[in-house]
Amino acid sequence: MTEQEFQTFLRSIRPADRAAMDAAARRQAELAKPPGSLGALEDVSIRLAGLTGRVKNRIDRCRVLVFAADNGVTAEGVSATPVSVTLSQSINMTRHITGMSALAAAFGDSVVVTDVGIDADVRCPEIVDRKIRRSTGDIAREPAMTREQALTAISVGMEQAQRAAQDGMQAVGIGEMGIGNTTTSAAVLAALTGLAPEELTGRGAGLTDDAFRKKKDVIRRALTLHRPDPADPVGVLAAVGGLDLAAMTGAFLGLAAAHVPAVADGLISVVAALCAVRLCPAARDAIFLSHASKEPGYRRAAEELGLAPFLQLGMRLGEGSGCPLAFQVLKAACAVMNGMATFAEAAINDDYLESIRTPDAFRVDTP
Ligand SMILES: Cc1cc2ncn([C@H]3O[C@H](COP(=O)(O)O)[C@@H](O)[C@H]3O)c2cc1C
Ligand SMILES: O=C(O)c1cccnc1
Repeated sequence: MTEQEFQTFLRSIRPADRAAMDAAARRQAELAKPPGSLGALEDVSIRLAGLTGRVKNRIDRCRVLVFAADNGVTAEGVSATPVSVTLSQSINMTRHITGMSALAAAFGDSVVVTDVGIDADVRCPEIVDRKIRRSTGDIAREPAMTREQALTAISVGMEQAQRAAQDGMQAVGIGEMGIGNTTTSAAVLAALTGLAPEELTGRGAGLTDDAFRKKKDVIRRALTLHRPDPADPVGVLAAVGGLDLAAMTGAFLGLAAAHVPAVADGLISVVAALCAVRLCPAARDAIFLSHASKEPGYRRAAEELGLAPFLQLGMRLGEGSGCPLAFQVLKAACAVMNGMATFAEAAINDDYLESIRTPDAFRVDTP
């Protein structure tokens, strides 16, 4: 994909349908419940309407897209996990035995694992082979990849998003597998926001105090070496990101273009979502945050997106593990919108209806 083709694609992404959102909000106000009492489920149903252009929606078919790649920065000792775990877990995902894929299987969601840069000869026919290179460069010493490779990875994500839409998926989660990718994610987040790496960096899949200090130092060195331009997310991904992050960014954009709800998982996924929104602000309308990862950068990335995660479960696994859970929340929002009676249908007393139309008479105080 050329730079120009990418720009044309970005311009084709349309924001949410405001008229459909207004109609959905009116319908929510008519449903037989105290106003606002279904909280985030109401907001979600309105956002889904904006995305599809329909007040009533269904979320029956869901998929998790996983992008797997290794990261050269692991040479700096920033991860306690051996690099080979990227390959083993990618294969395990296709067998439904990892955290994410066991959840996906339990809820009947499909999983598609795509290799964009695993540092191994992958001999697993269930893994989609789109390898761009084996691992990336060590960002503390060299760029992760060329700009062209970043664009290619983005186009792989777009392709998988488009395929999911063609397969009739009504919600798609974006996950990853890549040892060392909490380092690259924190580096990309620091580059995009200007926040200090110390504020954004966590222990990932687990680290000793010494290695944790080293991880923060490595991110600082990478940012000093490359000085990525925050106004150029593709350049940021190429300099200090990863092939997984770039492909995930493309997937968020592709789903926004196809008007399919795109569900972010933990730190890595939410940083990719932020890259997508920096490239195309309209993409935000398609993004839903599944859960609040314990990684410290997560909260800052969610704040930058101006979106709140559905769930607080203390999770910090990655893989896309929050997505099957979030699909249930999307389904719940649809069930409310599609199944609840209106006040008129429920024959609710007229005096009550009058009281909820008088704002002061019906205020709920939050502590
Ligand atoms: C057994 C195992 C399974 C995983 N599944 C996801 N991750 C998570 O950990 C990695 C990022 O953490 P770090 O940056 O510290 O390497 C990613 O692959 C992420 O998906 C795992 C990590 C491990 C050890
Ligand atoms: O939040 C995540 O996605 C995460 C956290 C730790 C390790 N791997 C992933």
